[in-house]
Parts: sequence; structure tokens; C-alpha cells
Amino acid sequence: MKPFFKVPKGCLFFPRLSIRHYSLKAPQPKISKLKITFNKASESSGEKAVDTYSIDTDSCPIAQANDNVLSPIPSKPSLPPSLQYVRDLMDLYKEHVVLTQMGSFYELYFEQAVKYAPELNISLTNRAYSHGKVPFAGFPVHQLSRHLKMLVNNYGYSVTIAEQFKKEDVANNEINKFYRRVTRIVTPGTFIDEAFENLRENTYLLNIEFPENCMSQVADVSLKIGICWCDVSTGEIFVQQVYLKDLVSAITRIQPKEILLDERLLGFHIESGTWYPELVELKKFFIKYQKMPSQHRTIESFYGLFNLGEKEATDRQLRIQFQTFTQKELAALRNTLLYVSDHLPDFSINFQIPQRQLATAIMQIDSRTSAALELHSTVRDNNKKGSLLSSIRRTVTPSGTRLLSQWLSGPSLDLKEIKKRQRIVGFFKKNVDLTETLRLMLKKVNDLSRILQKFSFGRGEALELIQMAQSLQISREIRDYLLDNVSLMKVTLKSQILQLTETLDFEKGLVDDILKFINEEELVKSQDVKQNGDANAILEIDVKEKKDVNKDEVSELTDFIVNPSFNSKLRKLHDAYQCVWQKKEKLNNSLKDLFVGELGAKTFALKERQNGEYALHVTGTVSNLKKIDELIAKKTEFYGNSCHILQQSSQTRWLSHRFWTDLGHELELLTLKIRNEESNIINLFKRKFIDRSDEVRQVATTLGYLDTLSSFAVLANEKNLVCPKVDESDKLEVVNGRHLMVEEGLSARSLETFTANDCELAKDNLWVITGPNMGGKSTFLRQNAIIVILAQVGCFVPCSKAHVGIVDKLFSRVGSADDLYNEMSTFMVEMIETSFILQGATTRSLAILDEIGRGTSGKEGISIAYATLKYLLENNQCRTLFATHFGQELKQIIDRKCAKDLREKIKFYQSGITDLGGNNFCYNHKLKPGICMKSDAIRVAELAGFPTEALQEAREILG
Ligand SMILES: Nc1ncnc2c1ncn2[C@@H]1O[C@H](COP(=O)(O)OP(=O)(O)OP(=O)(O)O)[C@@H](O)[C@H]1O
Repeated sequence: MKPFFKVPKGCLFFPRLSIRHYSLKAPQPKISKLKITFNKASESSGEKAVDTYSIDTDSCPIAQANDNVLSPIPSKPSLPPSLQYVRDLMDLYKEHVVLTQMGSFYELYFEQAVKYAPELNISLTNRAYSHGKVPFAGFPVHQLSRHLKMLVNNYGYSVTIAEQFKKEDVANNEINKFYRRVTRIVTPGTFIDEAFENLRENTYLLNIEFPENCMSQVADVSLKIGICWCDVSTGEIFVQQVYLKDLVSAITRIQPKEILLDERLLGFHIESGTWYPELVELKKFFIKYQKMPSQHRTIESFYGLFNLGEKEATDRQLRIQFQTFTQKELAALRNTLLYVSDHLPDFSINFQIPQRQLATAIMQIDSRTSAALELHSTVRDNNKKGSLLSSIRRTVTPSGTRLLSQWLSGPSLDLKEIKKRQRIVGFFKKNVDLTETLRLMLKKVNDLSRILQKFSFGRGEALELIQMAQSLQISREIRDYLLDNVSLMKVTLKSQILQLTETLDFEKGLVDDILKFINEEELVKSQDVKQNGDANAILEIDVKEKKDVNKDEVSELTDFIVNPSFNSKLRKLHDAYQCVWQKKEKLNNSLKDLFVGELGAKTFALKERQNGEYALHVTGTVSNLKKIDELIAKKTEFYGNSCHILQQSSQTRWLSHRFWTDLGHELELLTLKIRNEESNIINLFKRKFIDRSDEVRQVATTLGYLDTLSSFAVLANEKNLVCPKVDESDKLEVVNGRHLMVEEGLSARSLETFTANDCELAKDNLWVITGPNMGGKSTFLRQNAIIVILAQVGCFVPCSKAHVGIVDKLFSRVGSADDLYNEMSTFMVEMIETSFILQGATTRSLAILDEIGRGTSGKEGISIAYATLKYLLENNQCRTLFATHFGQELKQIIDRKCAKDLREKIKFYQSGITDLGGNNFCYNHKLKPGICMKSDAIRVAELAGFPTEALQEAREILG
């Protein structure tokens, strides 16, 4: 029998999975194929027509075309140009949802309108054209984000967005004054709007570069694969080279929102697991198949996507960095960069220098282990609440939370780094008041990396500029605060803290300038007005109603957001504005004296009407207004100008007045000029931050680091955690260990307290844990794995003492598998998972195995359990916890078949039940040496509400 993937010498043979016997379900509809070509090379492969529509908008005729330009294939000449454009886009971006901006709406046409209108819950209508009716549906521009969420996140579609632009130098009254072009293609990995809102998580896009033609051969577990992942919303980008056997662990760690694969792999259905079983894991993700023409673009052509200050310095740094990457990593990087730049053609991407992650620096946790240990979500309902992350999270900044999540997915193998973290946590834990003050400061810090990215994309409000400046100011305060307290620190800690504080020293002048020259109060006010406006728009309040209300006097000086003293140009504009404003005040007072004082009007004001006209607004009684009318009719001059009536009602008059009209226009023009200059200044400041991207990111990283470590200190004090001894030994010794989440659950539900248990393993030691059902076996296994993870992220651990020799890989075979291997029997899944452990575990690994062999008949199950146990001891020689209901049977086989030295490496522990008399009992979760002889399954059945008759029957059979 031929193995279906290559098994290294000395490892177990894998069962052959024939697709005939285990026909796998078709993948979920998340997978979409993007037919886009990117280079001329494809002309030869018969895709010339498609090539004409490259989404590279610079060279793309269609993307830049205005609505008049017809498709090169004049398929439906009777369509109006704008519709023809939509039709062409739909043909080009097949399988994408195409949203085209038409005025202040995004619209869907033709069959897409029919298909997606119900999914978006918007109304579907028809519009009549000369060639017939066309179905269409749309929504206002400001609702884009809401509908994108639905299309991309809920339905997993790719969305192509064509925006409308006004042609330059075209008069307003021309019919074809707009053109449209594709500004972005939104997929889960490039959905920046969503990422900017979702502060606690990274939005990673992952590209996997399989070697060419590798799928036409049997899978080789030592195949080298290049991966690259990036978060466009924070600018992070990483590369790594992994072996095929470690690929799924890497994916689990990265938790990408989208995975990019070469289009050529489409036919291999890799997520079915037929080529390499572990790849069934890909079913969990949004997969995009993409033509990968990386060889046609040099890496240098992407240098513009990085901004590390001066261009030359950036290029030099990148060149040096890329020399350290392998070819596979570079290929993955190139394709990722290409994909991002093609999907966000209108955004200036600003990545940090790509970081190379080494497989040897991070603990490997495969997806089953991550799920079984509930690191990020619970097994039962896939909820974040109740997970390890949510139960230990005390971070107060978005970057701290994201860092914590990354650390939990990939704990460190770097002893020096772990000890550094422990030292800092220990210091924060001891100095409670200092930590409290630090965290109060951290709480005020905004998400610097995301604000920076917004600026790079030409987005970001002026208020975010203030937030950026304030956060950087706080980072200086944190720096000073820590420096003030270095006397409390021991030598090593002191030098580490000093190193950290260096990165918090961001240029003071820039920050001070922003805080000095930009008026935060006005910004907050205008933000409130905007938010209210948005809320009204969302509520779709009748706009007409608002239009009836005429604007009050032109803005007062306080509406401006940049201090006039910023530069002479702004000063001059403000002086001119002041001068006109004073004239306006004088005019207002004089006319008020005249109309109210002398002519008896009730009120008087200088106003701008909704239609833009400047007018005098007078109210009064019918007789007073009559007097005014008569004066107007006689062409009487008011403050040097005669008036005429623009609009009247019984008690109001709108009057024209030349002088006010001139002043109004002057004020309007000056306001525009000031706002324009302000916008230039804001953009200048933003640019300054973009040019210092590297420094801003360093501050963000350090603040996230301090946040995470101080949060560990808070947690340690709150949960009574201790600092574990971590070293390169082969030990796993835990005294009075606890499971944080189970403990939390118990205290929330009942008065019962958690029973702490010890664990003492060394290399090639194996503990067999037996006990009744519900006796706490799985809990014990998991708690020790979690303690290892916590120890290696630098966190303190729930026990009274721990000694953890660094674990390189964590394996588990716990509980029922998820549904990925659909149509495979539970036992087959169990065996596949166990095989991965037997093939992957090293002498530095920790394996937790729960009830191996339970999925088949008793005798065979026991033999499999024994074989697994023996293989682990003899070959893997890792630290192992092995829970089973076959304790007695296993012991007998071990005694019979194993040599003394092997027998001595196996220890048996049991939990039990304490009888309380009658039918009453309680679980005794305390582990003690020995083997539990019975599982007390009938008691569990009784607790679960089994019918008495059935229970009786079971008891009789048991005897
Ligand atoms: N050390 C402990 N102290 C207190 N309660 C515990 C402890 N360990 C487990 N429990 C409680 O017992 C429940 C069952 O534990 P667990 O699932 O670990 O048992 P098990 O022995 O693996 O059961 P089974 O053999 O039926 O799978 C837990 O949900 C928890 O409420």
C-alpha cells in the first residue's frame, strides 16, 4: 500500500486515504476564483481580452474610461454609456459584486441587482431604457460600510467598487462631466474599513507559496513553503519559511482573515485533504485563488509600498532586509504586495519593513490544540467569552490586546525574552501603585499604528491628528515616569527599561506644535455636529425639512481649527477675515438701529439664505412691515444701498442689500481660503507622521508591550499567579496547578472551589490519568498545557510553584474533532490526529492525549492506546499526559510487555468519587497515585436524567 504522503524514515506509516472510500464534501462556498490578469504575458495564453482590463488603473483603459468610452467589444451598443461601463465591469470582475457609484448612491445592476438586493435588504426596481428595462438596486454612499460588512463578512463575496469622479476642466452644465474607475476591491483581507473599527484584532491576509508542481507528487512533510502575511490596517508584514508539516500550525497562529493561493492549485482541491490531510484546516478560512505572476514583477518595483523615512534610506534598508529572506519567502512577499496594491489602487500603502519570523523562535501550537485549549474561543459555542484570551485579558490599549492575542497563538521559545518579560511583570506586580499610574496613562493612548495607516491612506480626521499627538505626548510622560522610578529597579531590569524608554522619545517639537496650533475644542464640536449629521442621515431624516431652515450668520472666527499664528499666510487671511467681520458687525448694528430702533421692527439679522443669497431678515407686525415696504418702494437707501423684497410673509421680509451681499461673499471666500490653508496644514502634519512611520510604530510597539506586561502583573495579583521558573531543561513541574477558566466557571456557578493538582514530568515521562467520568481528567491535561503557554508568553501561572523546561511544540488529542474531516469516521479523525502527534513531537514537546482508542471496540482500542503510549515513550520521548478509561488494562499490558526502564517512566494517577451515603456522592478531583478501577458511568447517566428503568438495567448487567 502506497502512503499518500511521504513519511520520513522512522515515523509511522499513515493510513492510505482513498478518495473513493472517503469522498470528501465539496468545500464551502467561501472559495471564489478571481479572474484577473496582471501582465502582458497572458496575451500569449489567449486571455488578451481580459488583459485589456487590468486592474492596474494607471494603465487600465476601462478603469480610467469615462462613461462615454465603450467597451472594445461593442456587445450591447444600445446601452447608455454608464450602464455599458457597469456591464463591462461585471464581465471583467466575474464572481465579484460590482458596486458602481452613481451620484450619491452605490448601485447594482442587471442580474446582480436581482441576486444581491434581497441579501442586502434593499429594494429592487427597474429603470426603463431605450433597449428595455434594467433591474437595479442601490443605497446611499454613506451606507457603504454597512453593506460591505454584509457582503464581505457575512456572505464572503469579493466586492469591486467603482467610484465616480468629476472630470477636470469640465463645466458643470455638461452632460458627461463624470467618469468612474475602480478604486478598490474589497475582500476580508483588504477590508480596511472593518479593520479600522475592529481594534482588538489583526486583519491578516496570508499568502501561501507552494513550490511549483508539488501537488502532482505525493506530499512530502519536509517540503519548504514560503508564507507572507500582512495587516494593511496596521502596516505589519511578515514572512516565514515553513515545512509542510508545520504549515497548519503557522496558519492557526496567524489566524488570517483571508488566504491567497495560486490559481493553479484550484484543481487540486487541497482543502479536501486528499493531498495532505491536515490541509482540511483551510476550510475554515476565506480562500482566494489568484493568478500569481510574481516572476514578472521584481521586488524593487514594490519599494514604494514602504515608508521608512527618506526614500534612499528606505530602499537601502529593504535591500539589506530582503537579502536575509529565502527565495520562497520573497515569492510569497511579492505576491502579497502585488495583491494588496492591486486591490487598493487608490490608497498609498505604507508597510513597515517586512519582518522574518523564524520557526525556531515560536512555540508551535496546531489548530486542534489551540481549539481544545480554548485559546481564542470556546469549543462549545465558538464564543470569545470564556476563552483563555478573554479570561486573562487585562490590557487597556488596542495594540496591547492584539499583542496578547499574537503571543497566545505563538508563545516564545526565546529564554532571554521570556525572562525579560518575567522581570518586568515581577516589577509591575510588586509596585502596584506605579503600575496603576502607568495603566491610567496607557488607557489614554489611542491606536497609533492604525491612525498612522489612515493618514497614509489619505484618511483620518484632524481629531485623529490630535489623538496621535496626545498619545505621543503620553508616551513621553510614560517614559519620564519610568525613568523617574528606575531607582526601584535592579541592574538588568533597569537597562531593559531604559532600552524600552528610548523608543518612547518621539520628537517633542512636532507633538507640541500640533497641540499648540490645533484647536481641539473646535474639532470636538465639529465632530459632534458631524456625528449628529451622520445620525440624521442614518435615520434618513427628511432633508427637505432641514433645507427650509435658513443658515444663520456666517461662521464666527472660533469655527476655525488652526491657530492663526501658525504661519504668516494664515495670519493674513485671519486679519482680512477680522476686518470684513468688523465691517459686517458695523453694518449689522447700524441696520438694526434703523429697522428695530427707528422703524419698529421686532427683529433684524444679516443672513444667508438656503439658496446662497445674502439677505436682510426682518420680522415685525403687519403695520411696521408696511411702513418698511413703503420706504423700499420709494427706493430709500439703507446704509447706502436701496433694497428690494426677495420674499415675504405677513410677519417677515427677506430683503436684498448690495453691501451685505458683497460682505457676505467676501467672508465666504475668506472662510474657504482659511479652511483650505488649514487643510494644507493638517495634511502637512499628517505627512510628518507618515515620514516618521518607523518611529511611530516603535512607540506603538513599546506601549503595547508595556500594556501587555503590566496587564500580566494585574492578573497575577488578582488571580494569585506565581512566576514560573523557565529554562532549557526537560521538566514540567507544577505544584497546586489550576485551570483558570474552569476555576472561573466554578466560582461563577457554585460555591465549589477548584481542586489544585500537581504535575511532575521530565523528558520521556508519561503520566496515565484515570478516573471516573467527570472526574477532571481533561481539565488536568489542559491546565498543564495552559500553564506552559502562559509561562512561555512571560505571564505568571496559576499554581503555587512551577518549573517549565521550554516546550517547542504543544500537541493535543482531546475531545471530539470539529467537522472538518466531514464524512470520515470519528475514529479515523482520532487516528489522523494521533498520527500527527507521533510524527511531530520532539523530545522538547508536550503532548496531551485524552482517551486514545475510545472510538473503536474495547480490545482494539486498548491495543491502539498501548501502541501510542509505547511509541511516544520510545520514539518521541516527549513529556506526555495520557488520560484513559482503560487504566487497568493498559497497566497489565505494560507490566507484561515493557522492560523495567520503560515501566519506570510511566506513572499512574487517579481521581475518584467520594460516597456520601445512600445514593449521594461527590467527585474528588484530587489526583493521587494509582488506577481508578471504574468509570462510574452509571452515576453520570443518572445525573444526566436517564430513565430509572434504563439505569436499573445497566446496573444489573454490570453486576
Ligand atoms: N480540579 C477540579 N476541581 C474542581 N472541579 C473540577 C476539577 N476538574 C474538573 N472539575 C469539574 O468537573 C467537570 C468535568 O471535568 P472533566 O471534563 O475534566 O472530566 P473528565 O474526567 O475528563 O470526564 P470524562 O471522562 O467524562 O470526559 C469540569 O467541567 C469541572 O466543572
